[in-house]
Amino acid sequence: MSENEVIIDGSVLEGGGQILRMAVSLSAIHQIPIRVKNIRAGRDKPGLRAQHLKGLEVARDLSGGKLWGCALQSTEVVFHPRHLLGGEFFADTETAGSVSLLIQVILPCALFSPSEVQLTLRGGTNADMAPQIDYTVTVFKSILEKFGATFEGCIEKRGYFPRGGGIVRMKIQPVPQLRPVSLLDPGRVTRVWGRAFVAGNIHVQDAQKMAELCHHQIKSAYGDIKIEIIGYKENPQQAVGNGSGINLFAETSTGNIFGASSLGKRNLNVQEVSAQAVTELLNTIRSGGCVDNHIQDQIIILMALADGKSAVKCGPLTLHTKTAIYIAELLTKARFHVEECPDGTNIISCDGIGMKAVSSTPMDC
Ligand SMILES: Nc1ncnc2c1ncn2[C@@H]1O[C@H](COP(=O)(O)OP(=O)(O)OP(=O)(O)O)[C@@H](O)[C@H]1O
Repeated sequence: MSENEVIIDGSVLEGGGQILRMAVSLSAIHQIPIRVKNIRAGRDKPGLRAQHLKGLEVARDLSGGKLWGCALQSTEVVFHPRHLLGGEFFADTETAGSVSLLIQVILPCALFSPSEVQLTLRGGTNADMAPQIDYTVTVFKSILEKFGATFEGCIEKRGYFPRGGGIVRMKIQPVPQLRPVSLLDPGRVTRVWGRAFVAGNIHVQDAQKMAELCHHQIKSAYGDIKIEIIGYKENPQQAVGNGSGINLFAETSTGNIFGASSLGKRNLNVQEVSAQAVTELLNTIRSGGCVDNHIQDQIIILMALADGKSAVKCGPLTLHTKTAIYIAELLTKARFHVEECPDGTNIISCDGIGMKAVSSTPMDC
């Protein structure tokens, strides 16, 4: 064991893969050697799954680093990063392991690389317990842009449980620094849009029905706003396997974008799938925050790295968010503060560390 390795306990709080992803990203950005123990101890099947393993391998390559213990089901890994690099990287989860979760570990590193990072990622694009790729390229991208960064993302093929096989290409331009954000005014909802999809052997009528149901339920709640929800079948050339689901988005008068989604499952009918997505969206809007429950944890790393004080109003803190704050404070000097407001919202604020991109790759010693 290296003397300066930081030990991270993967069983704390949420005890999921997010601890590993965030730890690895921050380790690569700060060149801190880490040892992550008890990986995903809070999950039914602990240890590394395909998505975690492939994400780690790209982080290793992107940081010219070394990795030990990186095997399926492994509960302990050691990661010694070196210098961040630009260039082309590829990962294939070979399952429905989520492409969006690969992006979660790679993108923060790429923002601080010395040159553009191009990614080709294969796996599940619309997988359970993870952001659907539509969410990543809409909600996450819009938040990232508030921090002054962006990416180009192209969904070439969709992939679903269990086969995966989706393909997403991305280009990420590094930024000199991330700027802090102040998201304190939720505004009022001005428009809702979304897509209900089916692929493979599922009939297009199911998608149309889900779109109609979502439209109707949102119209009952917010009659006077623009609502545009389409139901469609994915082109067979651009989708592997069978899948169905919904992605809904709402935009507010202050430029906040919320996402909500659901996926079709064998024991759920179209009414239930639609109701899940609509309920999630309406609950988010009613929570009075400027971000939805999922972006809440995904912006913590950006707040920690930004140059100055960020403040974000949100609903009740999720366990994922508490976990993200714990890891950010463990591996950076950023400090978070959560203020509970009388209306039930919370304001998360953070003095970010002002991380700077590497201007060029240092010479090897
Ligand atoms: N429906 C969703 N929409 C957007 N983001 C989501 C959604 N579901 C989960 N996420 C995000 O995906 C991430 C999942 O983190 P988690 O630690 O649970 O993953 P994991 O441990 O790798 O997976 P597992 O649950 O198999 O252990 C979190 O950032 C969470 O906010």
